[in-house]
Amino acid sequence: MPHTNSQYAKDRKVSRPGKKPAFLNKAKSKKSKSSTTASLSSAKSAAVDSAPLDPSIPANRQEQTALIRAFHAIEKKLASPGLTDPEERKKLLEERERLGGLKTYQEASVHGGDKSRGGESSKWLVKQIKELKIGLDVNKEKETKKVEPMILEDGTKVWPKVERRKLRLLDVGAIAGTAYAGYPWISTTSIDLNPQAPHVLKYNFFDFPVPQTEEEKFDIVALSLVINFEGSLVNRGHMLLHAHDYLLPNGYLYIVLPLPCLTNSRYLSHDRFSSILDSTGWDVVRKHDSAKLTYWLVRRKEGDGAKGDGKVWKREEVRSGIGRNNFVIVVKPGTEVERGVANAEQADAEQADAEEAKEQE
Ligand SMILES: C[S@@+](CC[C@H](N)C(=O)[O-])C[C@H]1O[C@@H](n2cnc3c(N)ncnc32)[C@H](O)[C@@H]1O
Repeated sequence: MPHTNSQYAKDRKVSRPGKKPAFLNKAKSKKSKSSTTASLSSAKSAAVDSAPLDPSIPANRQEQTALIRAFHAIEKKLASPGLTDPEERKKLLEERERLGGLKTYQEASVHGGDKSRGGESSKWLVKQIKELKIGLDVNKEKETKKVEPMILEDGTKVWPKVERRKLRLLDVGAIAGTAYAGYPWISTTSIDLNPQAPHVLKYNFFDFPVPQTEEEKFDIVALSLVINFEGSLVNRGHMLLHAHDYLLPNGYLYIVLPLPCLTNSRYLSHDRFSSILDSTGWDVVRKHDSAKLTYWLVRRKEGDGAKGDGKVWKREEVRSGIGRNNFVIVVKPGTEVERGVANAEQADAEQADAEEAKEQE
């Protein structure tokens, strides 16, 4: 199942023109919620025109933003338990197709990793891996083992080649699986709900087979801009718990979130996120905030805390005031993963608030 994707490094350079992702673009002027709605409805009205929109990513920044918002709105409605009318569902699916389908949305997200925002989120992780020498302990073990030469008839000694083990990384939400393509010493297994390249496996993280042996386990699980993509608030917490199953005892979880999820949420701050991580069995090793994103590298706790303390984390206000977003991670250990039951109304409001907060930054 694991594979390295270094052969895709070339494609990656070709397929990543210097475009900034719409969702990271700074708005020139402060936009009100009504203008947000206006751009959404203009994208939507374009969507219901009889002719399909060009499925390529729009060059214009405002159009990109409107497109991404329209996709978000449609996805949330489709996931709503309140959506029982088959006609309404059909209409939403048609709207999504006319906007170019999920593929177009993901292509827009793929462009999020380009040079204009300082490289993909993989860049920060790779720096930490090198500094912390992650994965090298396994190699060290091998290297200290006594290696005996084979002695040929003529007395020549032939030394066996000691293979260095590659660092094993599970990239969840990998889209086109390009993030770690430029690092041949990393063996990346890439999964996505909607893969955009043949080497990316089509899997929901929650259904991806759990490795049974140490050899199959990973050094790192990456959830870069995936937790905030998850519509179910409880599943966001489940992602933190579920990641343990794929990792070696000292394995790492890498999380990237849009910065406003922690700096401008009513329900989450850096401190509370740290506490949630601690409670779900993770020690924070490194963290960093860029202008738009927050990066966290956390390691599995040892001993009793290895899979968390079982505490429930509900929505609790950590800061008040207007102009906040509602991003939250709910943790309910021992409960089932939610399937297609996102609270669309809540998630819609949260999304709109988060978008607005991003634009105001
Ligand atoms: C915003 S993109 C992030 C892409 C990339 N990781 C990055 O950092 O730019 C989120 C991706 O996560 C995928 N995704 C969301 N939930 C997932 C899940 N439960 N299992 C697998 N992929 C998931 C989506 O399909 C989408 O392609």
